[in-house]
Amino acid sequence: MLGQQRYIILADASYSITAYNLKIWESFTTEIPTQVKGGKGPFICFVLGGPGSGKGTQCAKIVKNYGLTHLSAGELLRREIASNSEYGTTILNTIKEGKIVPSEVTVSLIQKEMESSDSKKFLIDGFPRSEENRAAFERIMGAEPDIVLFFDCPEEEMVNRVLNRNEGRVDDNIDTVRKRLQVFKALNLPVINYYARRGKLYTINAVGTVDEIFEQVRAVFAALKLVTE
Ligand SMILES: Nc1ncnc2c1ncn2[C@@H]1O[C@H](COP(=O)(O)OP(=O)(O)O)[C@@H](O)[C@H]1O
Ligand SMILES: Nc1ccn([C@@H]2O[C@H](COP(=O)(O)OP(=O)(O)O)[C@@H](O)[C@H]2O)c(=O)n1
Ligand SMILES: [Mg+2]
Repeated sequence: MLGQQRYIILADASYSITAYNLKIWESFTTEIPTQVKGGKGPFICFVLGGPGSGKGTQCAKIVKNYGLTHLSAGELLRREIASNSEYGTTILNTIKEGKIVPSEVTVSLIQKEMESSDSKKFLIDGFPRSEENRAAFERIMGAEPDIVLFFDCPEEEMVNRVLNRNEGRVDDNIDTVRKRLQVFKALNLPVINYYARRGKLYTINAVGTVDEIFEQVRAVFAALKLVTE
């Protein structure tokens, strides 16, 4: 998967965050596949759902039971902020606004994790959150997901869970979660519908106890003959 590494300079004003003068994202080395992967690449499961729908909680149970490697796009971005990288401040401001970080940044972080892992089975949590995310992943990674899980949760339940999450996150407040729900409806739902049209989407009712919800995940994995570890 390493292929030829090249630097790409992105001058892109199409993202909703140009308010932060994010005109140039540079030096994100990304693999530009000369061809779509010859052989079967790793098994990829995208995990989608609004803020507080239970993605992270269910991913932890999936990892424990099925041994997939969990990559949370949000966690990778928060780690980038904590590392005081030159893009950290901009990513932090974007997250505070509940907006979507430029896709090449997020895909680059996911790509690095996948390429440095021995795993062949990935659970990519909170990604893709927009059409740009989806297209950038396919363009850069030359891969599509095998399946997409969507945790479907009523807005008020999501708001309650986020406000009670107590992880000290800058985006766990009523103002930001309202903005995030707008982003979810405007940008995330179209991606969910895209995968539904391609027959890859499995919708899970995300209301109930953690175990009740996980039983639905088990049923999906059983139907796909994905065996527990
Ligand atoms: N089924 C559930 N019922 C009640 N609370 C839940 C449930 N699943 C997760 N939570 C809690 O809701 C909050 C958000 O869950 P999380 O897994 O972080 O969601 P997401 O990653 O989709 O934002 C966490 O505090 C978590 O403990
Ligand atoms: N693909 C992604 C994932 C997250 N993010 C940013 O990171 C924030 C937190 O994502 P997260 O997945 O950790 O959030 P939760 O759904 O877990 O609450 C999002 O609100 C976005 O601002 C992004 O820009 N692009
Ligand atoms: Mg999460």
